[in-house]
Amino acid sequence: MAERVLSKLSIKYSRFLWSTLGNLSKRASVRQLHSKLSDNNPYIKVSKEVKEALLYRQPVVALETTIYTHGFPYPDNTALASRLESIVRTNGGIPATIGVLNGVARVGFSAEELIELTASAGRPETRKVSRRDLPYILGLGYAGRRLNGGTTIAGTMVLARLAGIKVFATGGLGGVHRGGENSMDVSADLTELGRTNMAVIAGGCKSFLDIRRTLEYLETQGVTVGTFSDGREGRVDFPAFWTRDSGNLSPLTIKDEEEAANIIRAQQGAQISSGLFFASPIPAEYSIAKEKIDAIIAQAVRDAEESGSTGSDNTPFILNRIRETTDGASVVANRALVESNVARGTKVAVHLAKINDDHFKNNG
Ligand SMILES: O=c1[nH]cc([C@@H]2O[C@H](COP(=O)(O)O)[C@@H](O)[C@H]2O)c(=O)[nH]1
Repeated sequence: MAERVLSKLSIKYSRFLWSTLGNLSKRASVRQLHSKLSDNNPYIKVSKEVKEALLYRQPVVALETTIYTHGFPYPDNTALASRLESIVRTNGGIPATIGVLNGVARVGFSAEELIELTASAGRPETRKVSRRDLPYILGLGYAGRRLNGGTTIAGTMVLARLAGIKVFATGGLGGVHRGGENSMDVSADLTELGRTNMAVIAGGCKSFLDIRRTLEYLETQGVTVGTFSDGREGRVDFPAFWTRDSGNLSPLTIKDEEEAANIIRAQQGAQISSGLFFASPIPAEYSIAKEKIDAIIAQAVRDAEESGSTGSDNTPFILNRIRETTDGASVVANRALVESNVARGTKVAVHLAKINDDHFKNNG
């Protein structure tokens, strides 16, 4: 009898010991990750809240900032930035807004810092920062020329990965521009998804891009692409931001947030280093009819061509034209979509944290 009790106790004790050791080693690895970045790194600052959330395996959701510096005007962008952070919190996550403030990359902003960044939107010295722009803006910052920058999906992914964040929610993905087969104007978002292990949840991409070629390019890059079915039967379209139907079938259909989290977990468990993209269609009540938005976009694309706007200026130019033509209706839909993506992305992150926790408890 005493033996049995002792043996039970020893099993319990060793489980406890292993799980404690496991937790400590996990924390140590996150600490190690941060030690490269935080105190000693003059280029990237991770906020205390985000660091602690990662340490305790809480569901952290990355948020980008090009949407504020080059998408929405001030002060609407400030309101949106704070609203998106509170949507993450009310859905059980910790927001990690990512961008460049005064020449230093930030993972996690305070409310005051967020106001400072969003208030600088539209100024020429406030940059749109993709992967290629990071060394430039951070190098100048270190040397004393302290610019602000809104990070694109690609730029945000680079910084989020360094901090150890796995889930990122935003509005719309960059893509292959129309005529991209000649101009080679392909967003660095797509190559970033090919090389960075992170799940991005967004509303697909706007149809002023070439969606068919964008999906081809993502396939070449080895990116897992799925679209939430939202109760629809069979295969669904990859969404075109303002409208649920793009005329292009999504490579995969995802049932719900839990299924998405299981796919992310498998990606991590199998150590596959490329990214995942989960498209979340615009809520039906905000969806603009495909024909209507197609005509508006066609005109905006013609205007962009005439004005000679290319490269990284192309997306902001077209978005601005669409806003003018729709009398702001596109902005209302845009906001509703981003909010719904962020809520959904947080639910994915919450499921992922739970799956990871269960896995950790069972396997140490
Ligand atoms: O519907 C949108 N698409 C894209 C963007 C932003 O533009 C970037 C892509 O720009 P480019 O095509 O220059 O890579 C995206 O990562 C995102 O930050 C946006 O604000 N809204």
